[in-house]
Amino acid sequence: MAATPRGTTPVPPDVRPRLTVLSGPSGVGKSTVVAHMRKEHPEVWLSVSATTRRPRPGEKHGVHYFFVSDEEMDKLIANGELLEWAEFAGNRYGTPRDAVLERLESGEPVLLEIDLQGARQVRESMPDALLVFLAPPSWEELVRRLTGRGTESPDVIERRLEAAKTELAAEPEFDVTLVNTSVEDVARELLALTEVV
Ligand SMILES: Nc1nc2c(ncn2[C@@H]2O[C@H](COP(=O)(O)OP(=O)(O)O)[C@@H](O)[C@H]2O)c(=O)[nH]1
Ligand SMILES: Nc1ncnc2c1ncn2[C@@H]1O[C@H](COP(=O)(O)OP(=O)(O)O)[C@@H](O)[C@H]1O
Repeated sequence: MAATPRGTTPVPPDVRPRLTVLSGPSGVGKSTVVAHMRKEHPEVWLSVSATTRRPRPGEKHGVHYFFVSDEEMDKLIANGELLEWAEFAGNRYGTPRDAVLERLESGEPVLLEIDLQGARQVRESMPDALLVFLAPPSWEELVRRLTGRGTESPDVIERRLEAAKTELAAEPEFDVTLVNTSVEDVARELLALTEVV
């Protein structure tokens, strides 16, 4: 049997990797779930978005986001370098197109963690993508998580909760809903969804 590089899992021949989009309101636990999944399955490639938002403490350029200026974001958009982009709570966010297409062509499962507007654009441009909605167990728990994370000011939290109402109402547009009660359970379910049998 051919040797498998350390840290990667062989993909069975009847399993085809695909593009999976994970969306859900700010604070629902998207980053937590994805980090948990990728710790054990680094073969699932997560797109690194460009954003005009300021880095939070501990966030690294090129790892969590490409932190860009307004002018740089203008150029990325004008040059058609983004697969999709959107303005969310006062900042712009976008997915670099070439990196995603290269990974899909090389046969790796690709995961995008993007907002509702971005998910809608991907549905249009890549209809084969699987759209997954991460929902909170309750509205109160969402508020608790977003507030408890302690990374945003009260007015930014307010803007994000306002956006969350629209996002929760759009849940039926998605192919699958996962309720984030247990990080471990959701990470396992999400991993299973990144591969098409
Ligand atoms: N459309 C789009 N949304 C993105 C992108 N990257 C991140 N987002 C979304 O932007 C929103 C805000 O992200 P962020 O400021 O990191 O806050 P957090 O998701 O609450 O940690 C979230 O819904 C992200 O999923 C992107 O490339 N495109
Ligand atoms: N299943 C869960 N149960 C309890 N707390 C959670 C759960 N998932 C995430 N959290 C917490 O909720 C907060 C927001 O999670 P985060 O991953 O930053 O959300 P998002 O990326 O969707 O904005 C964090 O403090 C995180 O530790």
